Amino acid sequence: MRTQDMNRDWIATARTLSQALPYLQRYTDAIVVIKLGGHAMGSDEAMEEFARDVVLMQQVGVNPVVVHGGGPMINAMLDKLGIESTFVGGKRVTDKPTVEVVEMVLSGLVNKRIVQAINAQGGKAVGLSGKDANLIVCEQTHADLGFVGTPDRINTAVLHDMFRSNTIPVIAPLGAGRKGETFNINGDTAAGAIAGALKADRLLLLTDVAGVKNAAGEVVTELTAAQIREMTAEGVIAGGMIPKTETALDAIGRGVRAVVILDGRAPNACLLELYTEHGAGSLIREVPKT
Ligand SMILES: Nc1ncnc2c1ncn2[C@@H]1O[C@H](COP(=O)(O)OP(=O)(O)O)[C@@H](O)[C@H]1O
Ligand SMILES: CC(=O)N[C@@H](CCC(=O)OP(=O)(O)O)C(=O)O
Repeated sequence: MRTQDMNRDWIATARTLSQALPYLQRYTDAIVVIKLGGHAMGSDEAMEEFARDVVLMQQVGVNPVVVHGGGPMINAMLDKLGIESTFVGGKRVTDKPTVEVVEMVLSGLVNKRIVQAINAQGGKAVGLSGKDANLIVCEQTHADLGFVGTPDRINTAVLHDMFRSNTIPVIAPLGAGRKGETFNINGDTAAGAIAGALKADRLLLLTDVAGVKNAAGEVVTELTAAQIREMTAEGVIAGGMIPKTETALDAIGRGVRAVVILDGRAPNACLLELYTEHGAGSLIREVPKT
């Protein structure tokens, strides 16, 4: 590269940083809940980049909370063990042996991979599941789904303590039942419940598609509740996208300012969304009352 071109690159970098000022100011002290889906967890390099973005967000004043999924990793382990599983409305029908595998994979392998990646970037991440400190107390969602839980109470105090000590919570979506059960929670549902209880400024749902697509396959950049209901009824929103859009509406109803469904595999997805004019994915927010 010629010296002049190199200078141009540095000038562009400085300009980008300078243009980020209003966004940096807007998100100072903001709570941003980031849900990292199993399909968005790629290579070690992609995980390193995700971790660097989370640490950077914290460095510039955000309180990030990471909630993860791990569906594909659970499937791989269930396959190895010869346990079959089925999904109803994007949720895994979970019997006793299955919930044991879910806990082992989510709280163990997946959670620690993310914790280690953040710590390697100079952050202070602590991994916990919804069972730790009764972070997520659940009710059974439906008898037909077995040990699948719907969050009922969130212990936000433990998260605020972590914010005060600059600790980044990394949360596996398992919940404590009132009778000592362990519940499997869909990762999106867990992230939405936490974001709602914290009245987060942003909930970012990172997945493996660019956003919510319409019947023509185009990403809809801004979605209303009515559009979501219609697209779900028509079957355009299906499978794993159902819990995401349900979560988005529920979180908005609980006081989250905005939810974005975006491609977690895209480079610097979170930074692009928070700190640039460009934004990313599909935005769902409360429609101001007229
Ligand atoms: N309307 C839609 N727009 C985009 N993706 C959709 C839509 N309907 C269903 N999907 C599916 O939802 C998937 C995302 O959900 P899921 O596989 O559970 O992701 P994650 O593991 O990231 O939580 C997409 O890969 C896509 O196959
Ligand atoms: C009840 C339920 O379906 N739980 C999910 C939890 C993991 C998850 O949600 O993973 P993704 O975010 O990668 O899809 C499951 O067992 O697969």
